[in-house]
Amino acid sequence: MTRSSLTTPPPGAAAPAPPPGAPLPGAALGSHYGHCFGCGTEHPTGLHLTARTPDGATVEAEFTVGEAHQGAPKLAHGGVLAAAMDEVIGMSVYLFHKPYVTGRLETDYLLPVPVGTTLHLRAWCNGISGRKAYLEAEGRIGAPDGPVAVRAAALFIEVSMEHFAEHGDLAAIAAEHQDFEVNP
Ligand SMILES: CCCCCCCCCCCCCCCC(=O)SCCNC(=O)CCNC(=O)[C@H](O)C(C)(C)COP(=O)(O)OP(=O)(O)OC[C@H]1O[C@@H](n2cnc3c(N)ncnc32)[C@H](O)[C@@H]1OP(=O)(O)O
Repeated sequence: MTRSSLTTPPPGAAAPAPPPGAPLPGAALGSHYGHCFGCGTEHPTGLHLTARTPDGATVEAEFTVGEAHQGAPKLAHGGVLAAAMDEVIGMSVYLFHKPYVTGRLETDYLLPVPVGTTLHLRAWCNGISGRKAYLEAEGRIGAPDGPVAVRAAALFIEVSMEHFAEHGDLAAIAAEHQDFEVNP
């Protein structure tokens, strides 16, 4: 992965152990919001990612490129592929049970991805330092060990729940997340 210093964890930054109550290895993660473009089941043209964690620390998901996701004819749009990376990375940091948002997302495109392709996505955390989480993801064509089409490195920033209340609609998210501690 070609990455900048901004998405490279500083020396000593390590991924924390999953907190108590984190999804157990093998658990399905579900959608965090029905209208989310990445994972929402109610979004008409979204990515409809279905995700699970094999080990409580990383996330695996599949995304099948549809007609609504084209850039060039019959090929996935690069921005849509970046959105898939953003989403699966967001799910992996959400395993730590704290709210984070994307600060920076860097993407390498290695292969074109035709419509109809199922991309096998995987994301993991390389380290956390203060409010900053350093994360990585890859998308492989056709199978979990297929050729790598996309790689991404990201910096996510921990925010308070006020971030969603001030700028968005916290109640709408919270209604789907009764398990999430809004005032920890
Ligand atoms: C009920 C429960 C629901 C919970 C929720 C569920 C979610 C379940 C999973 C969701 C999965 C979604 C997957 C998609 C995730 C998105 O798409 S999130 C949407 C896209 N992102 C955004 O909208 C973020 C917009 N940006 C912002 O709001 C603000 O810039 C930020 C990122 C919060 C930072 O602002 P701030 O809090 O004032 O912090 P600030 O002091 O500026 O920065 C803190 C540190 O980060 C660094 N930093 C900040 N931005 C950057 C940057 N772009 N590049 C490099 N460094 C940066 C700063 O330099 C600073 O470093 P230090 O000085 O500490 O060394």
